[in-house]
Amino acid sequence: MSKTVFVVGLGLIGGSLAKNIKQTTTNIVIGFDTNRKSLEFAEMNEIIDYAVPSFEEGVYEADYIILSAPVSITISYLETMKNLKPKKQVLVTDVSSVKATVMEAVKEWNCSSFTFIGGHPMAGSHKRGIQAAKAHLFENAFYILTPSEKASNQDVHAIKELLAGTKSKFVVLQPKEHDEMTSVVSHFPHLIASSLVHQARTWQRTHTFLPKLAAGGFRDITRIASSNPQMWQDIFFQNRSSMIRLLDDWIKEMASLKSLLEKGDEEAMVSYLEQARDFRDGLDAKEKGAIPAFYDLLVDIRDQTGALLNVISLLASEDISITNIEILEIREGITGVLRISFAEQSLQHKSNEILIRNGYETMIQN
Ligand SMILES: NC(=O)C1=CN([C@@H]2O[C@H](COP(=O)(O)OP(=O)(O)OC[C@H]3O[C@@H](n4cnc5c(N)ncnc54)[C@H](O)[C@@H]3O)[C@@H](O)[C@H]2O)C=CC1
Ligand SMILES: O=C(O)C(=O)Cc1ccc(O)cc1
Repeated sequence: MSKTVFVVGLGLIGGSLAKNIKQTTTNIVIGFDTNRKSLEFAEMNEIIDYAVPSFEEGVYEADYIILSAPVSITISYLETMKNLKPKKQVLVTDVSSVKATVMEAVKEWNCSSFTFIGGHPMAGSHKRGIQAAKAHLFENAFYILTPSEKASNQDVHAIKELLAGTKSKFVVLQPKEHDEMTSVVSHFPHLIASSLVHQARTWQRTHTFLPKLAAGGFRDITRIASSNPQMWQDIFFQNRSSMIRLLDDWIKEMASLKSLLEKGDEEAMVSYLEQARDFRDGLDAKEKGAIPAFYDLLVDIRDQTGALLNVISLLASEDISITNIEILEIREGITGVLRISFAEQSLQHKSNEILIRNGYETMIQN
């Protein structure tokens, strides 16, 4: 039976989930966003079935609510919900990159109609807004769930079923554990990427040719500094204590590196770099199992004659062998997506470079 899913905040993440749920289930998707243009875009492009005029009205219609506005706004909606009493049972989830402060807000709920299961799809992009939304954004990504005390196994199952079309990998974690781990591998790196860019910006004042020399390494490590500043400041402050602790550790680590350089300790430096290389290389190792590992690349293509052929011939001209190719979504006049699989990661990366160089938008899937 069709249920009503209310998506609050139709940006990159909310829009992607709305698209996915509309494409893969028979549920009715309704939406709300304070940005009128995003709401109109979602309605016009059938990303949602219809827009509701207020948050409260959406809540009263919903069987499921997905809160996908910036984290602090999601928290203020959770606080508003303390005073709302819908007539039916509503399963509520969110997509916030930080979980402890969100779960804290839910503890104050006393309405028995709402049950909360925190959510965090661990994939995204440096882009923002509904225009960048993609139904396949979370395919193969981890999707963390943090059920509240009130949530039963059946509730968790219902959320997984609602989101099954994302083809993500669900993992249940404690909020604190989630925030500590994501601060190390996601939030803190954004701060460091921005600080490296600031360093280059300062040096550029006295070395005007410097930006032209900013090559692959600098671009790789600072790619995430191009992300949405408003969203990241919100995440940093919501996960403030972890960020401060990591900064303290980082400052100590930088001081010890400085001392290695001052002492001229080449052996210790090699060992430091080797340890980092080995750990980093291990992150890319695919699990070996009965199913062979593939390295996938998603390529946006316009639905136009020849696009598929062009992509294949670009790769063939560089002698790159493709293990599999699949069209994920394609409708007339709408961007389609090709999933190209390779047997080796080096081929995946080389193909990515070739296609970007030739003007294609791509996404590496790990
Ligand atoms: N961007 C990413 O890569 C990822 C983001 N997230 C989380 O997803 C959430 C949303 O991020 P994005 O979609 O990237 O941002 P976005 O900026 O693309 O979308 C946020 C949307 O919320 C809307 N909004 C703002 N205030 C609102 C309000 N009071 N009521 C209703 N709507 C409101 C905005 O108009 C916008 O459409 C954040 O909490 C973020 O932590 C999670 C995983 C990945
Ligand atoms: O693409 C990247 O590097 C990201 O950082 C995407 C991302 C952003 C925020 C999240 O909470 C999870 C993933």
